[in-house]
Amino acid sequence: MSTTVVSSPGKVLVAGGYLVLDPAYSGIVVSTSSRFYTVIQPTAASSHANQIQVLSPQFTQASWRYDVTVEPKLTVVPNQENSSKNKFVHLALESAILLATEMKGSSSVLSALAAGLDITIAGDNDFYSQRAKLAELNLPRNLESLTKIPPFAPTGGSLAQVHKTGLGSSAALITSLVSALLVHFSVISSADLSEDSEGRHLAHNLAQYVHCLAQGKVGSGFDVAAAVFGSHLYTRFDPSVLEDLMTGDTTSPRTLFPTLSPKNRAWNHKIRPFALPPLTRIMLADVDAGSDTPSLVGKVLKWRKENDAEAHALWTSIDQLNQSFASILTRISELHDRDPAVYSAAVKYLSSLQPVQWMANPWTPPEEEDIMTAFYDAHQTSEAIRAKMREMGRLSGVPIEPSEQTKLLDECVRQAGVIGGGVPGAGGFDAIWLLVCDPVDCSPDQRPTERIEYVWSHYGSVSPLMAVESKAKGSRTENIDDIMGLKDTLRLS
Ligand SMILES: Nc1ncnc2c1ncn2[C@@H]1O[C@H](COP(=O)(O)OP(=O)(O)O)[C@@H](O)[C@H]1O
Ligand SMILES: C[C@@](O)(CCOP(=O)(O)OP(=O)(O)O)CC(=O)O
Repeated sequence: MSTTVVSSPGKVLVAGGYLVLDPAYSGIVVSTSSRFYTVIQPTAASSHANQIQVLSPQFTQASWRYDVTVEPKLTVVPNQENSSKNKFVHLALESAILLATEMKGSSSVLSALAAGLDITIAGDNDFYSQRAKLAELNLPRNLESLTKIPPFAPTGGSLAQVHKTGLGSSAALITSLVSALLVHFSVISSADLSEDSEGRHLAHNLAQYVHCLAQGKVGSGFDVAAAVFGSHLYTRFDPSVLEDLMTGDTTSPRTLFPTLSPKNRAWNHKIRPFALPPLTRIMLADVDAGSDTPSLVGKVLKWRKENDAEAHALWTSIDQLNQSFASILTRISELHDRDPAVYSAAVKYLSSLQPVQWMANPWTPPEEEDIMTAFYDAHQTSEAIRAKMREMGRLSGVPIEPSEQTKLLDECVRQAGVIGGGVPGAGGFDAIWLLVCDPVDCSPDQRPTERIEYVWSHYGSVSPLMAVESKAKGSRTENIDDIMGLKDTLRLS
């Protein structure tokens, strides 16, 4: 049996925060080039038959051993010598192996575990704040400096201490881990992961289940969906699909496949295609210490419940703007496909001017007019969404776009070539996203990305992330030699 490597991307919810918790609305989720990797090695050097060792080499005290019994019933028991617990990893192993025994039979699972398994989990540096590392290396907080930090750099601390950047580490981790196990136990094939197959939907349903169980609640699931399918327009599943598996005694024997089967019609989420337009780039920054998403969500939902009519009107108007934003961006991509050369010239022009100037040129070549108008619409719609999200925050008493973020975002969206931006997901103090024009050549002007790096470097608490949009559609199997630094991470362990 050979080594299995599966990666899954991180996420940014650029529009649809809070709304996406309700299946009546959808959100725009962009998947990131920053990924989580799970490497499964069958000829385990450090474990023995029916034992699984999981290592997270970027952290201290992050090695966990589990003893697996398949018959008479499946148990995955954390070894007593483990120095910490990892509920997310434990539940992922237990559920994926249980599903494998249901689908492939105990003897097939036992033979895959015969020599034990070594599993290594590694997340791209972007998932964890690199601010301290940059300071330690005496490097300015810009994109160039991030390239000087070795891939999968040790964080120097434990998982409990790390500062996350909001890319959805637990969803990407769970998705890559359960998908790798399904591939390794031959429940699905590697090809399944990269096409619209039943195997891919099974990996999705399993990852949603494990993530809900580990978090102790059913969130909207957009983060797991992005990890499986890549960028898309997300409409959530009705949480009742997981009710039976989530309630009751989780230690008593249960059967997963009837619920998690891709044929189970109760999985009613919708994944509609979406991608950012050509020659644009998402830019992400880690801003401050972080916000506690569940407490923000609790307050917003409470306000919504108590102010039904007002909330309904606000949700409806935000949804209309979110849907238009998605349609305008899709239209911009179509304008590119209609004439890439004209589009490229238009993006170069827009990159040299502030958005307020985009429509002011009486000499715009007629063939570029539609493109300019579409970009300007995107800018205005993004600004309108921000205004409505601030209103949601004001009404519910939650810092969705707090004034510190407003000041920073206003300065960013005023720069030449910046289409729009906002505070991702639930909002708060911890991150911002921007969409900027990214022409092939910008000379003699500065590129919009450089202008933004300059603005950010003059703000005390802003540190960029490396991520761009991942165009690879979600989870995929990898060749270990293609991923810079991954093999060295294994050697470290
Ligand atoms: N590199 C990693 N290795 C092992 N487990 C990890 C890793 N990163 C995250 N986790 C698991 O995910 C949990 C974090 O979950 P959560 O706080 O929900 O993160 P997020 O908000 O990024 O999704 C950790 O407690 C740990 O169990
Ligand atoms: C409020 C939400 O709609 C969006 C939250 O998005 P974030 O990206 O802020 O989430 P975390 O990764 O949990 O910090 C809740 C949800 O959809 O589950």
